Amino acid sequence: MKALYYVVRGRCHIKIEPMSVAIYAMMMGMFDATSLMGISTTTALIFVSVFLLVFWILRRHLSTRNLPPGPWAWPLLGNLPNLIAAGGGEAHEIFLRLSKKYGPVLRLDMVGGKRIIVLHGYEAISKAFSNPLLNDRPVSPISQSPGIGVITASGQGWKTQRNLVLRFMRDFSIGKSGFEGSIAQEVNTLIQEFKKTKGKPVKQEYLFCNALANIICSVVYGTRYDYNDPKFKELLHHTIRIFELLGSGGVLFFMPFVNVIARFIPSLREIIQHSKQYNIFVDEALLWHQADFDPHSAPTDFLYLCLNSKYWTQNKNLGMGHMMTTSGDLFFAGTETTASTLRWSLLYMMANPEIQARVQAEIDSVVGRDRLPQMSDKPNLPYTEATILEVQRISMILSLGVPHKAAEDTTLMGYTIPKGAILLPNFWALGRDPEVWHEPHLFKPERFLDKDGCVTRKDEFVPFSAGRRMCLGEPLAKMELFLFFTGLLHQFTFQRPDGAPPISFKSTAGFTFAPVPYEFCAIVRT
Ligand code: HEM
Repeated sequence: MKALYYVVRGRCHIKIEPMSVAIYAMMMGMFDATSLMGISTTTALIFVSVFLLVFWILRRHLSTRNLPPGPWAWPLLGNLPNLIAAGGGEAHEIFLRLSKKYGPVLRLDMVGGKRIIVLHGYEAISKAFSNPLLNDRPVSPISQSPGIGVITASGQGWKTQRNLVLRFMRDFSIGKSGFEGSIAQEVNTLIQEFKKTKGKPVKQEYLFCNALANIICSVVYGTRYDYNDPKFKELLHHTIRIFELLGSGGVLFFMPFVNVIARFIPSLREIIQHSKQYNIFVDEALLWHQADFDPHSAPTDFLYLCLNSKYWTQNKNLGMGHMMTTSGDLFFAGTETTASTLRWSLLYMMANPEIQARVQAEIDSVVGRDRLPQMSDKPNLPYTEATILEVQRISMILSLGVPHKAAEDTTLMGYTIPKGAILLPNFWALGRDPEVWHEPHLFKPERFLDKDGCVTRKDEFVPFSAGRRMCLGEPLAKMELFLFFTGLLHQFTFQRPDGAPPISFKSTAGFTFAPVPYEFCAIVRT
């Protein structure tokens, strides 16, 4: 056996574990024995299969010492049978049920053995995301992007890209007072679109996306689009479909053997098609920027900034492919997230007309009827701000966050998190944790007000995540949410149309926890 070990190693120049060689040798020996002892090949194969299974289980057991607890994983199938047996519901609901049995740091094995760690509760999430070794990202093998953008980058490449984006946001005042006018322009356009509906029932899930996408497009690609522009409509369709198809946490993208099975799974095929179409849009934008690029002028949008070599040629972690992907990341991250939150906000206003009326009364008393609300009004609109925060808490649109990956073996709350494990924070469960929020299933803006009526937030309120990788667009998103929500409630009262189905809080169960499209009437306020 020893001789065989050296022969194999010597010839092939590959490292073969002595244990694997032992199995090989045993198999060889056994097959010799079958011929000698007259055992049938079928019996021998059954014996080998059982032996390999026992070996697999033992190896798996030894490598799982001190891992976070989770249900026993089946060979090859991992915890798929447990997830199916855990009862219906969306992924975040199933994970929450399992965490009640196994604890806040829950281990699950995917088909093929990839490890997923689902984090429950503020302690687990904040401790994990403040650990630099748990801040990498998985990259899907079927990603169609020309490079690795800021959302999926890891290590030094991520730091460089994040700094570049932060610098871009600072230079363009994005999310600061100097940017308010750009958002106000889109708020006005959206108000005019709503007025066109003349109070009749509409089911316009794209309207918010139009407005939010225009804000990002104007700073990233230097252009805004008419809502009826067919190219723009197509772009939004690709974006929304990708979000819907990816599933919460983007889990579909990280399925084992995804590159092999992608062509057989319609939703994966569709994601690839939409991503390719999106890339065509970015390529075209790049071409027209290259055509009139002037290296001596200050960049007026993100693409010009990318073309300006002084920002990136000195740095090996940046390159056009990566930066183009980052431009797309900003578009994706900055459109559907805020748009879905605003769509939830209208739904909750329709479901709670007394809260809607109280928000409108507060806005009217502070702003009056002659102008739209501005950011400077925010400190005087605590109930309105509390209502927006409550929408974010209860809808928690990134229910399983954006997946993180362990860069190295590390520890979390006493457990070993192995290198390569994917970490999913269950933000949905945190937003509805009865230990943190009284009657979490109820929509109650007052929970964000202290006894003096001032806005107050708990540490556990983390819709933008926590730690070093938290949302880059938080200041922009907060400004957008405030200006759109207050502008619309200043101008309209939102109602469920007569005869429409009862209000449902069901989500599309996509990457964002977006509401299922619903009908509403926007009644102009006088
Ligand atoms: C209501 C709106 C939004 C919510 C709730 C939200 C939430 C989040 C969350 C939970 C993450 C994951 C953080 C982590 O991995 O730990 C994230 C990442 C990110 N968000 Fe947002 N986001 C919103 C809007 C925006 C906007 C408007 C932009 C602007 C362009 C943006 C840009 C990004 C980027 C670039 C990342 C990746 C950061 C990184 O990997 O370093 N987000 N966001």
